[in-house]
Amino acid sequence: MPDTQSIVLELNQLACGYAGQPVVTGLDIHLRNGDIGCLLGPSGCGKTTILRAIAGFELVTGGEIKLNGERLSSPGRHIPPEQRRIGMVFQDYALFPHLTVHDNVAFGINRHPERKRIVEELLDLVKLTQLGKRYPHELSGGQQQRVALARALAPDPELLLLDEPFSNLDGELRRRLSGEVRDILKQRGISALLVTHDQSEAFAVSDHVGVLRDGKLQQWDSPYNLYHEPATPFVASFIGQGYFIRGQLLSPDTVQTELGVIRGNRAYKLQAGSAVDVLLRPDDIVGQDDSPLKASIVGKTFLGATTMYRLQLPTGSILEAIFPSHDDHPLGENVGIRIAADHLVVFTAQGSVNVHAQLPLEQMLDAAKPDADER
Ligand SMILES: Nc1ncnc2c1ncn2[C@@H]1O[C@H](COP(=O)(O)OP(=O)(O)OP(=O)(O)O)[C@@H](O)[C@H]1O
Repeated sequence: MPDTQSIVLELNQLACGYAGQPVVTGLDIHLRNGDIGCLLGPSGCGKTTILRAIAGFELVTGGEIKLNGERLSSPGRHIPPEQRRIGMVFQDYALFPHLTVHDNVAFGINRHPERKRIVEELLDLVKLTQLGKRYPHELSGGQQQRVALARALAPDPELLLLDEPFSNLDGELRRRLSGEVRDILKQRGISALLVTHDQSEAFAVSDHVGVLRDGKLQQWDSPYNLYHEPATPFVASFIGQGYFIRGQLLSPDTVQTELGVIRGNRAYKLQAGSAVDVLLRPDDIVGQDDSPLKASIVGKTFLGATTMYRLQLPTGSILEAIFPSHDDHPLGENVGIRIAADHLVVFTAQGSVNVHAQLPLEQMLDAAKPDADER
């Protein structure tokens, strides 16, 4: 059980939808005070619907939403959005075009006696002190989003919701601003829930990430655990890169595969002899010149500091491996490899149970039906 003292946001068995059609069901999420959470998932899985229900723009059909212990939503109970002490930042900034930067930030605290000080402090926080007199159309996209953040923080909300806040910005700016926003929220100890479909953004900004599929939560965990210890094949495939190879469980922590025997650091409850799919991430495969295990390079993508190699094993199975880019190999070369997987991740084999069959990720996803993909 979570320590309820430090929980700011609680979603308990939350269900909501539109016109009698459920979109989200049985959702349980607990966000700790000062933490940044993130909802991540494919388009249409219900991320924005959840955020809108928390903000009070949608009614809930089951379960409850609590903020600092107070029930905001449940069937038959609905605290209006303006009474929720929740701030929102939207993808399209949603600034008032006829108000200056200063007045946009001051909008929600017009009657506050310390309004001037608060606005100045927030403009300083988002590094826009010099631009208070400008109008939104005189700002870049990144600057507009900083104003939107300052405006959302002005009324001192108990929770900040951010809906795809960086998706109108490109590459480097997006990366930089998302890092800055994390620093600002952490500096002020603000609890926040972010929605994105960009995994690297989710990882860069959040303490906990919830992976959703078809309105159901697959896993709520740290970025590290989602990557290294995915709870379902869907999470394994949705988060990061990797391939599954077929294996056979020899003992609770050991699997026989075409790459040899791989031993993990935790025991699985599956029966010895079970056919399993073993997840191998690109960073689980290490180059080792004198290794008897050889793979042929069939693809290569230069990434700067590293190079991603696509490797084919003698059986035809494909793996990906990341090597430092100065460790350069031409296409067609046979390289020695070894497995360096700290966390052995296995799932009950999907589809055919031939021990050497390899499933492409897409097929894993098809086979991994939402209710049938628990380990
Ligand atoms: N106002 C609405 N009326 C009816 N159905 C809606 C409404 N808004 C969203 N939906 C449906 O609810 C489902 C979830 O939509 P939602 O916008 O929450 O998904 P999302 O995960 O945020 O997607 P995206 O990443 O594309 O923004 C979708 O099937 C969508 O078509």
